[in-house]
Amino acid sequence: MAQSKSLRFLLRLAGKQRRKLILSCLCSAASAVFALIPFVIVYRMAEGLLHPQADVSAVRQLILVACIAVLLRFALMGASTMLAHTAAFHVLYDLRVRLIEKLGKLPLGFFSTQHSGRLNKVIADDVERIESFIAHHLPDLTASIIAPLLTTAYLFAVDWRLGIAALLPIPAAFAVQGLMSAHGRRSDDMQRMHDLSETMNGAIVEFVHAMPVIKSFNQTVHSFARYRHSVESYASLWTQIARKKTPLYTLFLLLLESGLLFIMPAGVWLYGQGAITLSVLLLFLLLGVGLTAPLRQISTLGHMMQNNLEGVRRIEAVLSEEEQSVPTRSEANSPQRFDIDFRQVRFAYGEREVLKGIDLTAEHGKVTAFVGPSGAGKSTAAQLIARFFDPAAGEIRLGGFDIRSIPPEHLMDLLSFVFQDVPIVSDSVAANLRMGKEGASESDMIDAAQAAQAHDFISALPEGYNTRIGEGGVPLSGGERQRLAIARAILKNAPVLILDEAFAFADAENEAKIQDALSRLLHGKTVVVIAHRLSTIMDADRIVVFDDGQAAGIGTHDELLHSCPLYAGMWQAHRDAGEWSLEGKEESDV
Ligand SMILES: Nc1ncnc2c1ncn2[C@@H]1O[C@H](COP(=O)(O)OP(=O)(O)OP(=O)(O)O)[C@@H](O)[C@H]1O
Repeated sequence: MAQSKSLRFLLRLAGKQRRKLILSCLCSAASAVFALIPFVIVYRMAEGLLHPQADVSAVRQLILVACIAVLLRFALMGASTMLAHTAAFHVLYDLRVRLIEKLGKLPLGFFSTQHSGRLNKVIADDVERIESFIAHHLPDLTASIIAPLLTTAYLFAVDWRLGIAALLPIPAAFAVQGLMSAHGRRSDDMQRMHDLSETMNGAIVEFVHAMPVIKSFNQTVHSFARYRHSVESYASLWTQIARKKTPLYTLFLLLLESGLLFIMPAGVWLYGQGAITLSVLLLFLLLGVGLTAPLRQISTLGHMMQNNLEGVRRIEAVLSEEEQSVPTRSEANSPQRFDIDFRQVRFAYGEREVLKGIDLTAEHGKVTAFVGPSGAGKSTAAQLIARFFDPAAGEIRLGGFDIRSIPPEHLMDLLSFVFQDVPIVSDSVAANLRMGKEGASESDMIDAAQAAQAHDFISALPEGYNTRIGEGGVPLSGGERQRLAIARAILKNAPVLILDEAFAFADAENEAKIQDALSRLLHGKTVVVIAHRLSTIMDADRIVVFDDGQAAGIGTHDELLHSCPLYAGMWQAHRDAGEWSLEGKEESDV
């Protein structure tokens, strides 16, 4: 059922290149016809030469025809391959564009929850498999069907008795093939294999990322359990599949190859009876044995097809992921003020509810801090403002508009965020900064970098702002990446700024400098800041204390010290941790 749906999808995709594909299949079929001609000519030559009055000039003509047939066969094969590849290229191009467009419409959170290996496999491997279906399997399948049909018809025309002998093993081979296909359809082996392949891809990505940890803890490769298990499970599934399939497949091959066992005795007997000539026997020995080779190819293609269709199912699954609503921009959904209101916001990752009815307001022009124990839901709440996900219930308003009614690109224009994980693209420092504001002038860029305390380290890089960073470029420390992200956010100058642990890597001196610069630059903006070091947010206009997905307290630092036991406890712990001693003078002034 799922397979026939995937097959329809695949044919719909291929259907857009119908003309080229039909032509490719026709060329492939014609090439199968020309492949038969040399055999017919060998038969005719044998007939001619074995005749008492052999006509050698006629044989010469036959040789010429055979040469032309071979040339035409390969020319047609080439044309078929070229047409099929061109069609496949267009189909793949369309599919890749559709996938990329689709990914662009999915919530940003989709990419964090997805197994990194899954998307990688779908976009790279599964799409690539469609190429082999269109470019190779379709034309090959045509030739594999036409060739035995044509050969059988010809052999029957020459001698129907030997024709039957040549075909004897085929029904039995087909019965075994049917058993194999039925087993393949019933079992979920292909699905399991793709699942394991995704897990393995994901584990490899994770393994590479975790390499520094593995090395620093002196762990061997084998200690990375997820990677090892996924590779082992994949290998073991393959072994299981091979074990299950090998006996039937061997029987299938045996039956296919057994044509000679029937042709030889029947042929020799008929020849002995004078019922056939030597050239007919020769023809059957040449063609009858090869008759079954295309059938083996059909069986291999059938197996590949099952594998491909499972990949197609996964492509379809990505294409049918639920998209976020995308309203078009109008006066009616362009906020002029930038207060953020959470109204009874609920959100769950799968079954697990992590925001349980949050009500809060981050006022325009004020700094609102989210604090609370690890896992309380602070980052999730901040990410919902940028529509990484949409709430399961309740709404988030920006300047009075439900953020779902604001076009995503406009919402992104209004927000700047610096999250814990700083994405860096493989390009120059300047290009990374200008992602904040396309076409920003050099002096604006340098001002932003200076405010974020990033200018000095950028200037010290081998080519300054033109130094390549990211994959394959100069490596940056965690603190440097974060300062770059802060500079990018400053350059963007959006009315709403969300900082999630943006100073986690900064030392006390740099943090104070960045905060000082930000407090000047952020005047009049709505700022949401998440920080574990309470000393960094104690001056916030409003502090929201998160506890297990709920707002356990809202107020200023002083108010919360009296009204929220959780906050008072956190503050006490923060002071006890001794971190406050760095800021001791300021804090004692509060
Ligand atoms: N992408 C995700 N998929 C599934 N669960 C997630 C995801 N992100 C976070 N969680 C879970 O949701 C809960 C809330 O996480 P969140 O990051 O919002 O908390 P937090 O208060 O910001 O924590 P921290 O201070 O440690 O960053 C946690 O239990 C976390 O494990």
